[in-house]
Amino acid sequence: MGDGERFPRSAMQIDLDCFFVSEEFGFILEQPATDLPDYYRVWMGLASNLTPLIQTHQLRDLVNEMPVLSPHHLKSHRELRLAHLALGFITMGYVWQEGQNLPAQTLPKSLALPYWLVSKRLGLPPILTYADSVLVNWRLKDPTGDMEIGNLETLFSFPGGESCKGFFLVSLLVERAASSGIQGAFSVMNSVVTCDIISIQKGLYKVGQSLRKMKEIFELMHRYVDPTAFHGTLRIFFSGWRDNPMLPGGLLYEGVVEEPMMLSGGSAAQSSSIQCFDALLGICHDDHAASFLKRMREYMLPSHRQLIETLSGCPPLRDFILSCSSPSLCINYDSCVSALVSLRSYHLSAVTRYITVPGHRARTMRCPLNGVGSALDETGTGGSSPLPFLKSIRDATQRALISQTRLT
Ligand code: HEM
Repeated sequence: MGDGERFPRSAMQIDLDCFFVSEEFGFILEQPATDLPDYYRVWMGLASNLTPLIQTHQLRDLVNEMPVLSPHHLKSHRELRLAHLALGFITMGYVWQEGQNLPAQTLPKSLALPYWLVSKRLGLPPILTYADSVLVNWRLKDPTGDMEIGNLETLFSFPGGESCKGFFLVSLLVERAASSGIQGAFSVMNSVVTCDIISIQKGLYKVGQSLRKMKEIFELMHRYVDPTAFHGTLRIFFSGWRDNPMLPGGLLYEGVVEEPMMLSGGSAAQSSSIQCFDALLGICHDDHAASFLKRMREYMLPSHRQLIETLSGCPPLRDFILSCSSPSLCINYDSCVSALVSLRSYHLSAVTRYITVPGHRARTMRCPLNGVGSALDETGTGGSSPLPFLKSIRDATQRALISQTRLT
């Protein structure tokens, strides 16, 4: 049977625009809105002043006094995204204002109800996600200038000063570096359908280049984010209310549902980019990792989630390459897998630097007035030690290498 018969040409060609993914910006929202209609000035006022309001312990009182606003004046997708971002920041600040010992157990109706309604319109959960804090939380200082770190500003920020901004902005630039790889992934998948080997090679080259660029940009984290500020101050504000010993019973959204909700905190595990590359390359994770990563898709925009699912449903690239007996195609494929392994290995070193080492230091030098406390010392947003888990994900990536398969 020829390749053309095994991978039918009639399969649908994929178009990035259908998934609200831009060629230049990937999953990042281009030109995010920076302000909402005047009716919502109370939300924008709180979200823009979060750090002083948390530090002076005023945020909860102000939220409790807030009127219950209707989200009906939010018209465009950009306005909805900005509202979700602002309400997400206010929610995290509200819950964690007093640190780990006194998390809020209930979100008042003035915040919970509009947040729930905005979330439903977007298809996102009512908690701060990566799709908010990274993909929408930016503006150019000089709109005519380039998208580089010196010309970027976050819209909202948590305590943690420059390290907080650095964390969001470096993540944004890593995501930007993924955009050409996403284009490449789509061109590969479309070319598999037509068995166009040259275009597959070109697409894979783009994917590999993009993964290497992502790692290079990730290295900026060391320059812009201080591990002590990240671990001791910033991280608690990403914590969710699922599998979290600080909020074991979840969070009650007053005026929305009777039962508390269990939702995971924000994490780049919610980035659609890496999951697209996994889907393209046919990386097989173990059951635990696969179900975690699948669950993280619930924290992505529906169109982005659908894009990953579409890629996963395409004719398997790895099988196609194995069936082609083209050494250069195998090299192109392996080069992408190696770049993804290298990115994941680098990520592991970042987790050691930003979570494991400061967590260990905090445990040995425990000061009751310092930091967010023991519950977060060495855990990921899912509440367990992330290193063995992340290693298993990296090792599964490595096992996809065709050269390695042939040696074993
Ligand atoms: C200081 C920087 C970072 C730290 C401390 C960190 C920490 C973590 C932790 C603890 C997890 C485990 C899951 C969880 O707890 O939510 C995780 C997962 C993940 N992170 Fe990060 N992260 C950082 C930056 C990034 C960046 C910039 C990216 C973008 C490429 C990224 C991509 C991922 C992905 C894709 C996962 C899911 C596992 C995988 O697919 O490999 N992280 N991260």
